[in-house]
Amino acid sequence: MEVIRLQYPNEFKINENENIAIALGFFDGLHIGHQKVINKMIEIADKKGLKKAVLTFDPHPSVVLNPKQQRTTYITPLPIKERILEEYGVDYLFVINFSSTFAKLSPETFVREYLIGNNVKEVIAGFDFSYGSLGKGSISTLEQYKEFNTTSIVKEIDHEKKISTTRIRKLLSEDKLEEANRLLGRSYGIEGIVVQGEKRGRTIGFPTANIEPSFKYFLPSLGVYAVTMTIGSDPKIYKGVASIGVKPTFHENHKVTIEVHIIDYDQTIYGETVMVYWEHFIRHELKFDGLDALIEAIQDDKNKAIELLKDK
Ligand SMILES: Cc1cc2nc3c(=O)[nH]c(=O)nc-3n(C[C@H](O)[C@H](O)[C@H](O)COP(=O)(O)O)c2cc1C
Ligand SMILES: Nc1ncnc2c1ncn2[C@@H]1O[C@H](COP(=O)(O)OP(=O)(O)OP(=O)(O)O)[C@@H](O)[C@H]1O
Repeated sequence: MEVIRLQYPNEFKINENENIAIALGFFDGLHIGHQKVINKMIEIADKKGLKKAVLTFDPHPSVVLNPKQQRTTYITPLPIKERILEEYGVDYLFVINFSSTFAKLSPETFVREYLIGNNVKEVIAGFDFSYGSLGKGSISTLEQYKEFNTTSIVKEIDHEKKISTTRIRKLLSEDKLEEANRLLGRSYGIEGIVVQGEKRGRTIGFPTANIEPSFKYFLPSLGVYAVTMTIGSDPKIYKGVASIGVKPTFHENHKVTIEVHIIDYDQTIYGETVMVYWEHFIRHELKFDGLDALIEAIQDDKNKAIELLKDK
């Protein structure tokens, strides 16, 4: 897959012999709704012999359009989005820099510069896709162009409500991890590097790998989770019990840290890149009255994680 970063004005020119089918949207999370849009693009491209493309933006449009509610964390940060789309067999990922100048473009200019100008013959987007200044462009404005066909994807719902990135973020922040995973169509994964912690874990009988996320991820709510994990390029899936928290038992104002106690594992893995898959929420983070109570709670968490992960 070729990743092509675009600006406004657009200076990129696609090879003139290549015609393109393109899926449009931000696609954070690549959830089940997004998967419908991308799979339809792939189906149409295969049928018509076109190149497969996805057009997304960076950063999230809210950074420019809604400064009070900027979205600066992601479920699938751009490098992860690239990885997943590559696995889908996408040929081109266009990433438009969402600048204030770009945000002011009329819907007509957007279509001319980035779609017609790039030999797009098939456009695929969800029913509620909007584009151009003030979001005035929509599926029905796209349908007016003769240069390409437009296919609209019907609303993918779950319990009568649209599946959306916003909804998944809300679920993750409300301890509803399993529901978020269901809407994602996979377990939420966070990639990070193992860094040095306070080294207390080992002394209390639960050594932990402290994970520094590699990108700006949206974190699930503070608490304890059953997780699975891969280490480096080793395909083995490890099981663990993880905490996302500020360690209130020991600190007043600590930054949020992620730590994983890997079950039946005793190796030093500082500096390794790991992928932590968040499988089940176990409990909220608590301030314990001393070490013994904390140790007892972590032992109980570990037992729960082993039980929850027994089929993994
Ligand atoms: C499964 C698990 C649950 C935890 N729960 C809590 C908790 O509820 N409250 C708390 O203050 N710390 C909690 N911790 C964090 C411990 O305080 C932390 O692992 C210990 O202080 C070691 O930290 P270190 O690895 O930075 O040395 C938890 C850790 C794990 C692995
Ligand atoms: N549930 C869904 N069913 C069908 N199409 C969808 C669905 N969710 C998103 N899409 C489409 O996928 C593309 C990417 O959408 P977008 O990135 O806005 O996702 P979203 O989940 O709606 O995000 P947000 O919650 O941030 O609005 C758009 O074309 C959009 O219309």
